[in-house]
Amino acid sequence: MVYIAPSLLAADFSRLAEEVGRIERADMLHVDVMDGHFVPNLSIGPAVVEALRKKTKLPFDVHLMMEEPLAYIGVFRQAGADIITFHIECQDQPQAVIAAIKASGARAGVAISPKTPAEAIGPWGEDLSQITVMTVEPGFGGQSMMLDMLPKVYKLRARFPQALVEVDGGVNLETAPLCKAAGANILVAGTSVFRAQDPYLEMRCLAM
Ligand SMILES: O=C(CO)[C@H](O)[C@H](O)COP(=O)(O)O
Repeated sequence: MVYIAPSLLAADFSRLAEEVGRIERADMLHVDVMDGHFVPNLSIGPAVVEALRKKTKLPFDVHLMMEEPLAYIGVFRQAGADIITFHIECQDQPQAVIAAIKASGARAGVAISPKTPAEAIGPWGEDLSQITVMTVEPGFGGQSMMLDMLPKVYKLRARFPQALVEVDGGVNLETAPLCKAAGANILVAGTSVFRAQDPYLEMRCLAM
């Protein structure tokens, strides 16, 4: 069983509610939050999450690409986040962030950028619901998947069987089977789903 998480980053921002309606049959909505520091881009804030929360029942998988995730956990949870993921690269105290996410009532995830080895996730990884393996350099949608990240997926799946392993970046009909073979449980797909003529068909084919 694999879950499909369309990434809002690839949606038409001038009509977000309608775009979310097109992917209503997905398993969750992936929301990329970028701070212009951790990544060289700015994207979506809590006001957008709150507005979309009123338009859909899809679980919100909020990916914080930011240097200060602790400061924003409460605000994104209140806006409607169900899963909150932070980046291991900007945290000396990942346990504290995980505890804060759990205390907020959300499920906790960690994301790991391409240059960071799987081993950066210590024994505290056992407290995670989700691990996001970045298969592109974070910051922009529409990039090609770095296939050499797939062994990381395999390794993390084996090491943390309680967590769902998510792949993020460059997922399409060609790369999805490879991700699934490596053990991925969640496929984040922005461009391939939102730019498809029929997003529902695209999601079904990605999941097959
Ligand atoms: O996290 C991201 C970029 O940092 C995006 O979620 C990711 O790139 C998905 O977009 P696409 O499917 O277009 O590659």
